[in-house]
Amino acid sequence: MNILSIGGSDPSSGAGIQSDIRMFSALNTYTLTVITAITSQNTSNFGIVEPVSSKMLKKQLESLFLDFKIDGIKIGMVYNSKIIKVIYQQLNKLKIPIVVDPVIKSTTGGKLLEINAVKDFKKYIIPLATVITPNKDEAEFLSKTKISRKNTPKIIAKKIQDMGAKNVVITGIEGRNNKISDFVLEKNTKYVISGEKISKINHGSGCNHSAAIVYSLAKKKSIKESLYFARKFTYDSIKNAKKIGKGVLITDIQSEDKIKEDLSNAINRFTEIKGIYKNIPECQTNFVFSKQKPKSTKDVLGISGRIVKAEKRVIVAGELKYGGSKHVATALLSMNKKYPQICSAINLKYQKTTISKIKKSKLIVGSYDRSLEPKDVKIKGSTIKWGINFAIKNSKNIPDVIYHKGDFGKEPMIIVFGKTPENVLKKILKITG
Ligand SMILES: Cc1ncc(COP(=O)(O)OP(=O)(O)O)c(N)n1
Ligand SMILES: Cc1ncsc1CCOP(=O)(O)O
Repeated sequence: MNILSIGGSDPSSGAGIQSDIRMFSALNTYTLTVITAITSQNTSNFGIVEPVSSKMLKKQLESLFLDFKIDGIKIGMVYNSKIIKVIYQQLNKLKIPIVVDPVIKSTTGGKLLEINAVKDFKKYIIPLATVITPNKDEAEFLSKTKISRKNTPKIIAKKIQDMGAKNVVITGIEGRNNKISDFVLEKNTKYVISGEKISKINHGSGCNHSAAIVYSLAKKKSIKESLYFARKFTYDSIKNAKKIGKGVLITDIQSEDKIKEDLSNAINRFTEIKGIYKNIPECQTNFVFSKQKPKSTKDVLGISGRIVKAEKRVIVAGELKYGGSKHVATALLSMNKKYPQICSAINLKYQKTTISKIKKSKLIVGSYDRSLEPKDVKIKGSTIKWGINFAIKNSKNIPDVIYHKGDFGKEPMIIVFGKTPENVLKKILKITG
């Protein structure tokens, strides 16, 4: 699938064209790009803007239309009237989904649309939109109306729809109980998509939202499905935002390939730890990493076989697969349910020496006694879930390690938990060798 992103260049790659390339790549989609303006900005400040000439813009668009099948278009920063008019001339006959992100100002205060271009933006760009995605401030600016009891989101969305956009979603309407909502006005229906607010100031979430919508529409999903998908995608990108520069966080997506890459790197490094074979139990070892908000072991990547001991060497027997681990993945799911930031785990051989190293290294350690396991739990076969929950309940802080000393015919075991495989590996290095 090929998606065209038309917008401004952000050298910090937090927003604009560069951010779209990152997001579409995470979604395994090829990104075609047309740059409308070059900006100088970073995570703290917005500098200057240099728009491209009409000729350059037209040539970029023509070169792509001559060569590629385009499945969807996203329009971001358009900056001035000349740019707006070229985009309109080139796009107005197209029959593919177009998502317009009406960016007016950046979080860092930069002007992304000249004030004397607003009229042409309304006249030429808004009517191109299959979906337009103003945030609350942008919606108020475009409709020249403040949202209030009288001027409801529906009234404001209708004003924008009357400018020619087929569907309008106003994002970021704050509600009670830490909820934040998107108000949607389709042709014949309206609805609200509500969710939990994440209090993180970030760079790029608006761009991610519109990118996710066009991706989903290009896959022929409905408007509603696409807006729900985009909401979750944006939420995840904010949750996963990283402090890369000195200023605000930059949103990011944990792509499935990235999960695989991180786990695979950590497994390789684990097998190279000197003397690590001494920490492999009889039942062998698994190392797992889950997607955000895993629902079942199918959302947890693990080794379909195990990490096995071969004399003094440690070998990976099997491949990385979602659903590849049962026991360690089940332990992780229980931990993740209580502490959603914990997404990785490994099981190691129980040894008194390891436990004393864990205690000395100041890692937080929890434990459970399998002989106290209620009969019904044993019958249902949910020992791990019960054990991990028991240990969590009895620990004031997030346990780094949970162990049990075994039971009749059951091998004792240590499980090390962390946010990422890298984080787990750091803990392993403190307690082994
Ligand atoms: C070149 C460029 N395009 C768009 C934006 C705005 O990005 P957005 O994600 O909507 O918001 P902020 O990241 O600025 O909060 C931009 N800054 N630069
Ligand atoms: C911790 C543990 N308990 C029994 S087998 C085993 C090792 C890993 O099992 P899985 O591959 O199912 O995660």
